[in-house]
Amino acid sequence: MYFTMEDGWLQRIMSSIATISLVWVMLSRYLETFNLNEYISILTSKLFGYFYPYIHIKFPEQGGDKLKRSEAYTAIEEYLGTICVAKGKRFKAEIRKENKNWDLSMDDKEEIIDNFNGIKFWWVSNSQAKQNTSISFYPSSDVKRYYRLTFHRQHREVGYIKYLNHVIETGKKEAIKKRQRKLYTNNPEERGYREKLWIHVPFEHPSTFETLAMDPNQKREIIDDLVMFSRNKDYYKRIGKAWKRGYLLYGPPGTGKSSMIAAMANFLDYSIYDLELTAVKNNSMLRKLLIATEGKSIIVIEDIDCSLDVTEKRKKAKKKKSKEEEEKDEIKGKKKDDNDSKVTLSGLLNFIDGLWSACGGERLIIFTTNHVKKLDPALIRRGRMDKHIELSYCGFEAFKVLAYNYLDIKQHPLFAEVENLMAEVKITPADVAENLIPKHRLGEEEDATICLENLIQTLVEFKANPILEDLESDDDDDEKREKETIKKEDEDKEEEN
Ligand SMILES: Nc1ncnc2c1ncn2[C@@H]1O[C@H](COP(=O)(O)OP(=O)(O)OP(=O)(O)O)[C@@H](O)[C@H]1O
Repeated sequence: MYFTMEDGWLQRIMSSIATISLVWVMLSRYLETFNLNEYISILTSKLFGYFYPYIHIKFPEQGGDKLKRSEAYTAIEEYLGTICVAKGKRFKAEIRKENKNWDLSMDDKEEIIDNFNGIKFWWVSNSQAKQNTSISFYPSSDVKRYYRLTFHRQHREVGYIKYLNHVIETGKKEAIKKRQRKLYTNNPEERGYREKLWIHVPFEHPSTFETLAMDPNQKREIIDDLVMFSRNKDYYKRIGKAWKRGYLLYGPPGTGKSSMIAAMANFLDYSIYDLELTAVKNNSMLRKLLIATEGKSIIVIEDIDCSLDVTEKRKKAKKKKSKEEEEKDEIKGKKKDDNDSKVTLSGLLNFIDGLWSACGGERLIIFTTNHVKKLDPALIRRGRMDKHIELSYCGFEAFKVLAYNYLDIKQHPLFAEVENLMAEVKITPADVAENLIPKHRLGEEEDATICLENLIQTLVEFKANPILEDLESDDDDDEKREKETIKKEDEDKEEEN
């Protein structure tokens, strides 16, 4: 084997390229580690001054208010997602659960060139390590992501106005198209950024107004109310009211309060924020949680009477921890009231209709309770809870909806007997539904007959032995219990003295 002169040159060129690449890789790593890229870019642009012909715009992921992801960043992400398939080379891919489509977006450190009205726009997605000395469990909080847009300064006008508007509008439209509704709950860890204030799963509850068993007129009224709310953004603005509406759902357990919330979310295409109030440390955290919610959503506080000291009677006589309980806590090493939520009634009232409640817009706030009479009237007065909806025991009309849902029947010879019994017996839709689930697969007719016979038997039992207490007697029992507690506390105090 022998080398010609051309081979020698070729070898030298190849080895020079290899050396330059190696040095470049090492240098870029070094620059990245010490975050020198930024400084170099600033220096360069200063150095070139007037001669530098390009304009850069940076869009950080985290917005100025620190609690929300920047809307511009989200819209740009969506926009670039739409063009990256045609123009990019490296993507991030995720599968969307609801419609099982691939969701592609631009990978980190990728560059895309977009053409708009014959003008070139360069997009780069990048990230920068945060100078964070605290140890964080969440890796995402250590990285600040951003997009950088570059275009020639001769296209300043098109770039600033037309192109950016085009990007934001297209991105927002895309986001709405792809929007996957979520079921959020507040994160007990409660750290600083939105993703950590709320954790979520895809919202997939199947309840709809069609499957909801209740009086048809009441159902129609609720649907009309929701439609009025969702279509009347301008009206709310005109009358100077924040675009939100409060609903109080009350009734015995198993009458469909949670099912109703899911049906509302499905009807309006909203996400749900299920707020666990007992896990919220104080009013300020409650406000942060509110700010971090997005529009087109329902904020739910279930069993409001159990979540907070907002009942009228408990306000008058707040039950103190007994000595025994405090001693037990000390043995367990718990500080006094360590885990207690410090959210107050006034904090909650502010949450519903204070100044902060207006941010975001298009939101329903729903409270549910089994004991409406116990709630502080201030909490549920009209204007705060605009609509009070009672979900009650199952009537015959509601039963027909359940029979259709569960057994696929609209008529049956046993319906007459069910109707007569239902007029006399209090039974929840949950109890009716339980009887209507076929226990064996026999065939439609046999199933229906067996299920209806079971239901009739249950109704007869309920009639002979009504096990459901109504809400008033429930209230009375609670009142009695409360009086006894106060009396016992007084006696204890006297003894101590
Ligand atoms: N009105 C209803 N229409 C259809 N199904 C219902 C209805 N009420 C109850 N159910 C059935 O009973 C189950 C329990 O209902 P749900 O959880 O909605 O009641 P709830 O009033 O929220 O109860 P709780 O007060 O105990 O939270 C549901 O999964 C649903 O199958």
